[in-house]
Amino acid sequence: MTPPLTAEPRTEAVVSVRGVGKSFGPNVVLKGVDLEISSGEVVALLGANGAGKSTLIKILAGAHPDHTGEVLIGGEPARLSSPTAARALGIATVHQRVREGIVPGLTVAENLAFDELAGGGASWLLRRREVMSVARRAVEVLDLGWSDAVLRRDVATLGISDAQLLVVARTLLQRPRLLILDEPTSALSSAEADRLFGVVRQLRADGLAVVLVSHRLGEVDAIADRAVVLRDGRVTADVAKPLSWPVILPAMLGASAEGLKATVLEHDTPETPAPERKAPDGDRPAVVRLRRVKLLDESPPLDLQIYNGEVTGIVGLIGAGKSELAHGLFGSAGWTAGTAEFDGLARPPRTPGEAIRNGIYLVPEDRADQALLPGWSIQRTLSLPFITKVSSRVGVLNGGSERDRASTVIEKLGIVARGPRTELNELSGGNQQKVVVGRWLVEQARLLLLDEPFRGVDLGARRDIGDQVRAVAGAGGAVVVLSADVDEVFEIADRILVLVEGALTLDSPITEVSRDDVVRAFSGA
Ligand SMILES: Nc1ncnc2c1ncn2[C@@H]1O[C@H](COP(=O)(O)OP(=O)(O)OP(=O)(O)O)[C@@H](O)[C@H]1O
Repeated sequence: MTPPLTAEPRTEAVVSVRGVGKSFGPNVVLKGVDLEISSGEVVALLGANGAGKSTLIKILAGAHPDHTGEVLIGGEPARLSSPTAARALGIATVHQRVREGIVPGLTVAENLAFDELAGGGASWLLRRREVMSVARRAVEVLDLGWSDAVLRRDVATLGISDAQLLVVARTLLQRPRLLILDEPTSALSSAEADRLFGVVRQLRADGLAVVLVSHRLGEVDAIADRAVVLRDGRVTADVAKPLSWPVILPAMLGASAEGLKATVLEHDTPETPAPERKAPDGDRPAVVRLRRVKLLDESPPLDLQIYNGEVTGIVGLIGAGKSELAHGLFGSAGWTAGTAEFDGLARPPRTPGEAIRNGIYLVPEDRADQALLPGWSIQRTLSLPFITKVSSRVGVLNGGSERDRASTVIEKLGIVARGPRTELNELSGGNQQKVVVGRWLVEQARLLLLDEPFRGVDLGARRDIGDQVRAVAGAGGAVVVLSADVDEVFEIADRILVLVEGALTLDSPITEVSRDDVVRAFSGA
């Protein structure tokens, strides 16, 4: 084993991780990790899906006290025996699944003051003035600009990005020494991400140590002082700024790094032209025609067509109506007005079951709530389209073919798992996402709807999913990719549509627009 590439030794380590290991049963996930994090530096923790990043940060957050090796905080051995113990030692973590950090039924102010005041019992909720004063302090920490009227609103009225900022602000009130941000921008627009990173830079200047877990290499480049790469449970590179991608990528991905450098370089040159796509053919049959559909209560009616044999990329931020569009087409939600015609169907699907039986598949944005079934294995999850199709007949699933299908998807999408029967909740987040996307790639779709399919997946998986999605279109199916990330859409789509507050502000072949056009379409110019 060659030693990792190492940056200059640091001084003032806030946290030192020494020879840390962790297994889940026979599965050895971390194999002697060493890491030093100093005050006033932002360390990016990089690695492919399943490399062990979440496991390492969970150890630091006190969630896996049964690890081996040791963690020193401020030079002293630390017992990270529980999340409370970790917080008391100054380690604060903002987890990826933001909604889990929000207490439903409380106001925005009560959520902001929660960690500070909710020590025992519920009586703190009666101390309204104190709650408001803590909440205002939290608002100031992040310069959120929320008025008292916003603070008094039910927390459920916040969109996902504001909820994210709320959790970060609340965490910072605890004045941590080390702040761990686990994919903090996955639900944020680029302006919101910039705002968050502005705050991180300020915190760094104040001496905070930050660990950032991210698959977005552009943002890592912009903010990280150092990148530590994990691969298969080991540190394979530890490099200081300026970050060298030719060193980092192979350390992350091994041999499969070849061919991905171009993708990464695009982050440095946002004006790189879109890859070559076929010219749209004017006579293509539309598989779906929407007429005067209102996606949101307040939005104007829109007309749009989705064509066979192409990937339609729909860019929209949260609140743009893209999930409403996807659920409407899938029969899992209705629109307030308008009609939809589906080629070859007497009527649009009225339920997801009807959609699936007709070859219309949806990978929803919120995979944890809507797409994963607790206790199900990879194999079971991948047979879901098949189960739905045969449920009206007497059908017995053949375990052998189920296993074969699962093995094919595992191989095609590079899913890191012990085998087809591994339960989904044993997989890393990105690998779960690959299964959820993969199950709708098992059978050729008439219409495949993918809402944020690349969120949380690594570069290799992004390429593999992209290849599979293009294969569905290549075989004559229609694919719709909905995303808040313009670069993702440029990478995969033949046609790009921009949605702003339920209105279509751009509809063009990808070869005829630049990123600037897309940005202008966002601003309504
Ligand atoms: N509770 C668990 N039981 C069994 N195995 C687990 C469990 N949690 C994680 N693992 C395994 O540990 C390995 C590392 O997972 P981890 O979540 O740390 O990866 P990651 O680098 O964070 O990936 P991602 O980028 O997909 O989030 C994976 O192979 C995963 O299957």
